[in-house]
Amino acid sequence: MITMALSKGRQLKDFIKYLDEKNLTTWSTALKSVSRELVIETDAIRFILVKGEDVPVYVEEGVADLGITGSDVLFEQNRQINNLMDLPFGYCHFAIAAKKPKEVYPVVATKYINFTQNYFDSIKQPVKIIQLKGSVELAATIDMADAIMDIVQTGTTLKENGLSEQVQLDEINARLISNKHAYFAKNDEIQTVINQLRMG
Ligand SMILES: Nc1ncnc2c1ncn2[C@@H]1O[C@H](COP(=O)(O)OP(=O)(O)OP(=O)(O)O)[C@@H](O)[C@H]1O
Ligand SMILES: O=P(O)(O)OC[C@H]1O[C@H](OP(=O)(O)OP(=O)(O)O)[C@H](O)[C@@H]1O
Repeated sequence: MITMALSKGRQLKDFIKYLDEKNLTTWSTALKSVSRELVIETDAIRFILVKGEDVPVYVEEGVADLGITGSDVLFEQNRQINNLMDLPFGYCHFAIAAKKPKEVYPVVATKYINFTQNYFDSIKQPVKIIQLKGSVELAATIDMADAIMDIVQTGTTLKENGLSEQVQLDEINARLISNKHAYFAKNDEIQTVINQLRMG
């Protein structure tokens, strides 16, 4: 039996849609029936439902053999896991956004403090980072920060809050990851899951 960690939010909906497209209906039906339970047992996979940014934690610890999370989370955390496969959903990108373009952005609000620090180090600009957990746009809208570092998909959230993209950075999409030890110890089962996810 394989244990796979999934995030509970928008990525779960995208994953269910993907499973339906691949006719993997045993798994999609089981996931569609979820209300508040956090463990869902199916024929070959036990799914556990966690917060997106916690998916790599469960996988690195080895209580989940596999996991699906956004590459933004992997950029931020630098975990000891295997990155196995790109999945064709969860497309968005990192961006710096502000009310207006400026020469420098000395104060930046973000959920992604490591990614942001690495970026400003790479361009050799000092930065004060304010860490937030969500609604990051607000920080620039009400001038707590000069800019935000966040993920952008349609750009609607930026537009509706009077911000625009100033610097477009790395592309993001969903990834299948595995525990390093499980990748060898359960390689046959993991390859079977990968093949099913690829071909349906
Ligand atoms: N606007 C967006 N468009 C596309 N993908 C996004 C967007 N916002 C976030 N994502 C991707 O989805 C991931 C978050 O997935 P999800 O919403 O399932 O996580 P969660 O933390 O479990 O959710 P919740 O916050 O609702 O509990 C992010 O890490 C990113 O890769
Ligand atoms: O470009 P858009 O299509 O508007 O999407 C981008 C928004 O989506 C994410 O927020 P999320 O919905 O996860 O809410 P959050 O503010 O709680 O992080 C992200 O942090 C942006 O706010």
